[in-house]
Amino acid sequence: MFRQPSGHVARALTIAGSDSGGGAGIQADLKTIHQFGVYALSVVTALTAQNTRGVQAIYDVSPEFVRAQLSSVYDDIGMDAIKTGMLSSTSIIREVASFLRENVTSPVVVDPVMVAKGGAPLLQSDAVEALKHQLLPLASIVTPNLPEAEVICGYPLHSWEDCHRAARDIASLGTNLVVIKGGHVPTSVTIETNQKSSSGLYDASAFATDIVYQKDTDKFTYLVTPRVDSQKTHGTGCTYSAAITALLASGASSLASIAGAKAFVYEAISRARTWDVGHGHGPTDHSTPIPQAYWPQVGKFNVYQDTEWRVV
Ligand SMILES: Nc1ncnc2c1ncn2[C@@H]1O[C@H](COP(=O)(O)OP(=O)(O)O)[C@@H](O)[C@H]1O
Ligand SMILES: Cc1ncc(COP(=O)(O)O)c(N)n1
Repeated sequence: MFRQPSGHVARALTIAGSDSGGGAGIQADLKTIHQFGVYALSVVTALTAQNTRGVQAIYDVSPEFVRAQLSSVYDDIGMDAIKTGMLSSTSIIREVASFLRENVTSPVVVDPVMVAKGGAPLLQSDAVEALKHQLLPLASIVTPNLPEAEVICGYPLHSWEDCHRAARDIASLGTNLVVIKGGHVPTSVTIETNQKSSSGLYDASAFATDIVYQKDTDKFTYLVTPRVDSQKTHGTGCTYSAAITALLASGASSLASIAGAKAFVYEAISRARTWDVGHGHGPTDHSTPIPQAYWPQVGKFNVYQDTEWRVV
């Protein structure tokens, strides 16, 4: 287990829903955090009967029992970083937010989970306001995918410029760092950039590009890997935010944590191409090794800072 400079074992808490299929939610988070050598704690907000084909049923845990779990882990064990995933309802968000506000000083990564890959809603539609105004102000890092960013902002994202505007708008709700994830590419767009090959053109559909916005510096950083041609992407967002949280708990900086997590999720998707778990959208491979280079430095992919990109 990874130890903090102070000598104690690094601890990360996930507050999320259970995925019986083991590829997303609490199960993905525990596997990922453990893989990073960090001690993993969990507070379950909802049970889903789920597999790689879809979500068959959802059963919410009561807000009181969510608080009881939070108190149990906080009072005895404590945590160096926290992530939230599926929170399901306004009342659970309120309970989690009030607990974090009253007790917690560790960094909080909010993955604003709304819809499963197969289309099942994982957040009730009337809970979006509570997410925006109660939880996001407590977040250090928020990691929406494109559809989630659209719901939070209330307008569609068609271009790079739209994503920049959305990142600034989401940051204005309270958090310093916004990561707009690039798993869902809206259209096949071509990007012109001064960072690319001789032609200067960059085919965005061939890459999975995450846009990181830092409010305190008003800077954008782009994390770019090749896009893996695979349907086995169930739980990618959960795995990504759990990896960020594990790295934060180990003492890495926010940007190094996001970059290390990006490298990990890319490898986890790549390795899963050759396995056969389930008959639908299979999970990623959480047993992906963590090369030393992932932490605390950036691994084998491209990071572009302060780059002018334009859709052409
Ligand atoms: N096919 C893919 N190839 C490479 N990276 C991917 C692919 N799909 C998703 N990712 C990456 O996985 C992470 C999670 O993104 P995304 O799938 O958009 O989240 P979510 O699961 O919340 O919808 C991001 O870093 C994204 O760039
Ligand atoms: C319990 C739970 N939490 C989150 C997700 C999102 O997963 P995905 O990354 O596939 O969108 C999920 N399918 N189930």
